[in-house]
Amino acid sequence: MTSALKALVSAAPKVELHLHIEGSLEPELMFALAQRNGVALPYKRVEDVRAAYQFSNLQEFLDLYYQGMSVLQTEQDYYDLTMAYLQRCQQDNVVHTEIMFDPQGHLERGIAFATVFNGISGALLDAERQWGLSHRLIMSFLRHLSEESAFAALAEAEPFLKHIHAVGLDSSEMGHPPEKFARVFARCRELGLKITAHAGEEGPPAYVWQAIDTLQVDRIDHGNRSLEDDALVQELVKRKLTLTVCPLSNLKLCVVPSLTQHPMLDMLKQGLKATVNSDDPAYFGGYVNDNYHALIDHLPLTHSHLYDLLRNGFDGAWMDDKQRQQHIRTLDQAFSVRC
Ligand code: HPA
Ligand SMILES: [Zn+2]
Repeated sequence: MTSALKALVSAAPKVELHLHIEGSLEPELMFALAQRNGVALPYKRVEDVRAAYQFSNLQEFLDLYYQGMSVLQTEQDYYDLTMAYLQRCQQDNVVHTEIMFDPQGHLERGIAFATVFNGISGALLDAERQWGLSHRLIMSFLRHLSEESAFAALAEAEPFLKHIHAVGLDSSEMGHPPEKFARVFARCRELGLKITAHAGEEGPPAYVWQAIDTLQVDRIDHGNRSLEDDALVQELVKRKLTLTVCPLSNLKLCVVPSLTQHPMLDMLKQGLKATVNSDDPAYFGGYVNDNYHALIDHLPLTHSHLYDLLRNGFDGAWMDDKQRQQHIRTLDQAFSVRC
C-alpha cells in the first residue's frame, strides 16, 4: 500500500514552494566549485561534509549553510548550482518551482547582485525552454542582519525587480521578529512584490501573527508552531494562507523529535493549506519526492490526504492560472478525481 502511494505521488505533477537554492548545493558540487575557484574548505573528502550535517537547531545548520555558500563566486557557479537543482525537479516531476535566494549572503562577500541573478535566472530560463518547467524567483532578506542591510539589498535588486516575483524573510528566527522588517516589507508591497516569511519554525506563534498583520504575507514558510495557538490556526484557515511545510528539514533541525510526530496530518485536519517542500535538500537529505515518501513511511496518510497536499501546492503557487488549471487536470486524472 505505501509503495503504491509512493509511486502515485512520484509520478504526479507537483510544485515546490519552499526551496533555498543555496541549500541545494550538494557536497560533490561544493568540492568541484571550491577547486575551480581556489577556495579552501575545512573538509578533506565529500563524505566528511555529509558527516558534518548533524544539527540540533536552526543556527547550527545556518553556520554550515553560510560556509558552504563561500564556493559560489561566478555566474557559471550560480548557473551550475541552479541547473543541478532543476534537473532534480525534472526527476521528481516538479512542474513548477518557486525558489528563494539570499542576496545578502553573496553581496557581503563582494559578489555582485548581477552575477548571482544572471546565473540563477539563466538556468531557470533554460529549464523552461528545454522541458517546460515554470518558475518564480523569491529574494529573501536575512533576518539576523539589520533593516539597513535589507534596504541596501533591495536597492541592489532594483534593476532586476521585473524578474523577481516576491520577497521572503529567512535565517535565524529567534530574536529577529518579523516586525523588525516592517518598513522594508511595506516598501516591497508598494513595489508590487508578493510577500512570504519564515515564521513559526523555531519562533513563537506571535511571530506568525506579526508576519500576517505587520508584513501582510501572502504565504507562511514553515508555520509549525501556529498549532500552539487556536485563534491563529483559525485566522490562517480563514485567510486560506498556504503553509510551506518541510518535513525532512523539521526532522534534521529538531523542530520535530521524529517524523511519526510530525504535525502534517493535524494541519490538514484543521483545514490548514499545508504543502510539502524540501527547504535545503542537500543539507536535509532529500528532495520533494523524498519528503512525500518520508511522510508516507511515518504517518497514516491516505490517497485523499496526498491529493490535498499536492493540490494545496498548486493552489498556493504564484503561477500562471492557465498552466495551473492544466496541471490540476493531470493531477486529478492521476488520482482519478471527477470534475
Ligand atoms: O530552514 C531555514 N530556516 C531559516 N532560514 C533558512 N535559510 C535557509 N534555510 C532556512
Ligand atoms: Zn526555509
